[in-house]
Amino acid sequence: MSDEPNPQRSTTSLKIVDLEIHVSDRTLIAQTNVEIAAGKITVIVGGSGAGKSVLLRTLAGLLPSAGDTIRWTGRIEFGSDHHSRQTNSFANHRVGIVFQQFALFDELTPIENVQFAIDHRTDRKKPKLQSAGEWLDELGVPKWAPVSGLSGGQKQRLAIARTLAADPDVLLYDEPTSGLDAASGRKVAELIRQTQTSHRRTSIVVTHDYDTLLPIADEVLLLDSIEQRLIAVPQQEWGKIPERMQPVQVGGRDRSDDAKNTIVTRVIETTKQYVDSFFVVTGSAIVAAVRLPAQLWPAVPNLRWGLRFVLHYFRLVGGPSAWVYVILAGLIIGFTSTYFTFRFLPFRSYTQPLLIDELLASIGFALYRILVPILATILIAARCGAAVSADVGVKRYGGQVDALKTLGVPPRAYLLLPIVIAFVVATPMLEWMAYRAATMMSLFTFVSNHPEIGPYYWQQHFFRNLTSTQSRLFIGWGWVLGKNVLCGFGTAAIAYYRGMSKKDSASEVSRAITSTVLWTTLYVLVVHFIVALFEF
Ligand SMILES: Nc1ncnc2c1ncn2[C@@H]1O[C@H](COP(=O)(O)OP(=O)(O)OP(=O)(O)O)[C@@H](O)[C@H]1O
Repeated sequence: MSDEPNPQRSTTSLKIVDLEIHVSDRTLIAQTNVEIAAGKITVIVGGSGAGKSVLLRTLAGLLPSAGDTIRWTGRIEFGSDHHSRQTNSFANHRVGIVFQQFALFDELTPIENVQFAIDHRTDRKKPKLQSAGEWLDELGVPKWAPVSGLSGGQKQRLAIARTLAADPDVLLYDEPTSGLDAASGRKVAELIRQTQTSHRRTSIVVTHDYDTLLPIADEVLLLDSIEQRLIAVPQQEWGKIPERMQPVQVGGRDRSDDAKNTIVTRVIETTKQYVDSFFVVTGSAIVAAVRLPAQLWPAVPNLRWGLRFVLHYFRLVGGPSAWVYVILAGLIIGFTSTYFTFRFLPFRSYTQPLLIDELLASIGFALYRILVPILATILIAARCGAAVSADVGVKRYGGQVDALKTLGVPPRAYLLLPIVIAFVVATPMLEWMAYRAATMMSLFTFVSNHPEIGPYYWQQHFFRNLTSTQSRLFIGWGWVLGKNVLCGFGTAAIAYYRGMSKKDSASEVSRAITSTVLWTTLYVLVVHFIVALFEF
């Protein structure tokens, strides 16, 4: 790739108009008006806690203006030589982010990560830019190695390649040197400068590491936590920046807080938080199930990638480890239902010969219509719900969900829809496996205990209440399928929405998994209870 600036590259500038950002009761930015120059590197510096990450997420269009804790007002306008000014045109995903934690798709190879970005470019009419392989060659990233095996530097270069491949006009770098030693930090700064020279974008670097990143800056903005504003710093004053970067006293309580903070107050506060969180979780689980049908039809941007995600979730929900799980459950219930029904029969030696055929027919019916569906769907809800909630929760916490959004993909298209499809297909499939295992075990148990009667007798009576001459399908198959689909649908919704809820720490991921198990199993029990009222 040549070092010549690309002449047709973006000259998009960014104008921040009347921007105010509040976090809870605190003002991070008050009434700021700033223009960010087109085609240059602008470094935004600020002390710890000043609000750099929140600002970056606002500029990227990742924060709703009226969020639960973060609220912002004002406008972000994009201007260019070719387009008239547009307000908040995030939908065109003209802003790409190189995330601090890279937010790469771990289940894809490096070349697929870049191809994903290329396949979701909005402006498909543009002359073909570099291929995924060319991007990786240029940035020196192995094409096929597993992402988890890449070094930190390779991951960062891959993140830059993926972001550039999406062809954004504005490129945001989130703390690109954080956690690096001085030498590695300088290499990253050099890489940003080279990328800028070769692919001339409007680059915005958000950092507290002014030492490393000021040398590559064309412009500097200071996020001043005392004035609560973004202030342009002229080059002759860059040397004074360290003095002006005040760390923020986060959560600065006034003194009366300490007085109030007795044990009793803390107990009340904690209890209140638990109760609040219980209602929030309950509410969101119910809302999730109710609003699912309306949410389910996002336009899938690319069918091939859509199928890829369906396969990923199908493996997670209905893969071989789930088979083992449900087959074992089927074997256990097949054995217990058959063995103990005969074992504890009152006056067994008299009653058994009279009742044996009726009992077999009842066991067959109960296993098919009630026992196996309940057991299998509860196990699927717990195991697969937890697996999916963990997968989505990690994507949310690791920033992949934000990466999807900045690449122009609604998460519902590649997460929610594939998850629902996976559950709706896999639940009946797994339940059927459990049922087959249960019937085989029932046959084996019966024949072992009644060798004189034999398998033909079992066969004749076990299915008696389930078969009719009119149909080759079992009687009541519609009810069984309906229960499976309802359970799969709701489990998918709860697992997705619990996974997608706000995640600021790894422990929130694990809490989401636990609450998914609780709510999905409860949901499944309620479904079986309600359906049983109509079914029988
Ligand atoms: N999701 C959130 N919920 C509640 N408060 C938040 C949230 N995100 C950020 N904050 C608060 O907003 C303030 C600014 O946070 P931010 O992460 O933007 O700071 P920063 O300048 O990037 O700091 P650092 O350089 O230390 O990462 C902090 O006080 C933080 O606690």
